[in-house]
Amino acid sequence: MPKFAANLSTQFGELPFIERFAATANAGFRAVEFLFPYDFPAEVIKAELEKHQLELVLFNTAAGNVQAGEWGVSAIPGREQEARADIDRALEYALALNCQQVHVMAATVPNGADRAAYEETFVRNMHYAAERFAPHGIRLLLEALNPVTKPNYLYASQYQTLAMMARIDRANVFTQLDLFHAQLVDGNLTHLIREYAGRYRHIQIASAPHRHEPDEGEINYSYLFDLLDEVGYDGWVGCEYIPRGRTEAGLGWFAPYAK
Ligand SMILES: O=C(O)C(=O)[C@@H](O)CO
Ligand SMILES: [Mg+2]
Repeated sequence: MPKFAANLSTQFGELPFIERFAATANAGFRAVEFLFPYDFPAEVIKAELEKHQLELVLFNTAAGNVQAGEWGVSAIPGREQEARADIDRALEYALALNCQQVHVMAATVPNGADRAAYEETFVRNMHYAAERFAPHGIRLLLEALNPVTKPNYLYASQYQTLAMMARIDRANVFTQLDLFHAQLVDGNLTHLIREYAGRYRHIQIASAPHRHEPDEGEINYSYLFDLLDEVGYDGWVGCEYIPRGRTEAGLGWFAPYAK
């Protein structure tokens, strides 16, 4: 049976961030993920995790200037110092919060920019990150984002992140298989789950095309949850969906899996 982590950036949005930990535990989750911890001192988040006996399973490196269209700086040529400072800061939080995985945000690539230079910059920064995180046994993840939700991100297809993972070629670098993005771009989710088991070390779910609870739309999640068991996936499944209404009202699908 898959292990589900609540996503505190998309679920429980009706509450202030810090109050979402209690709501998550009350709803029966044992783990959480979220976009960024950086607005809070690590001790504040750590206290919530401990108080509610929750494990933190994933967060991201910083996004850069989101208002200007950025979504990560690790692939931007000329921003290496900032990218590496973000990587170092993510490591500090991961250690303080005992988190075993960090998603390294690549970047959006402006139209007309030199794509090869972005890729080369990303590979170099990922080598730096892999070396920094390896002694602590923390995994680094790459995630493909569909171009409707996140236009111009460095990679949109699972096959691009798998190729990038191979190019980076470090033992602690894997992909993060977000099945919502994968369905919009690649389809054939059964093939992705079966064929690439072991290369993705984190899964995220949402319905497609509307990114709501995994109980509607074109993806048959109960089939995929069984398939994840069949291929021996033992990582976490992050609930990165936007609830249709209040979060708890949409948790019927989760009832059989609650702690
Ligand atoms: O957008 C997603 O999907 C994510 O998982 C974010 O954490 C990064 O874009
Ligand atoms: Mg995702």
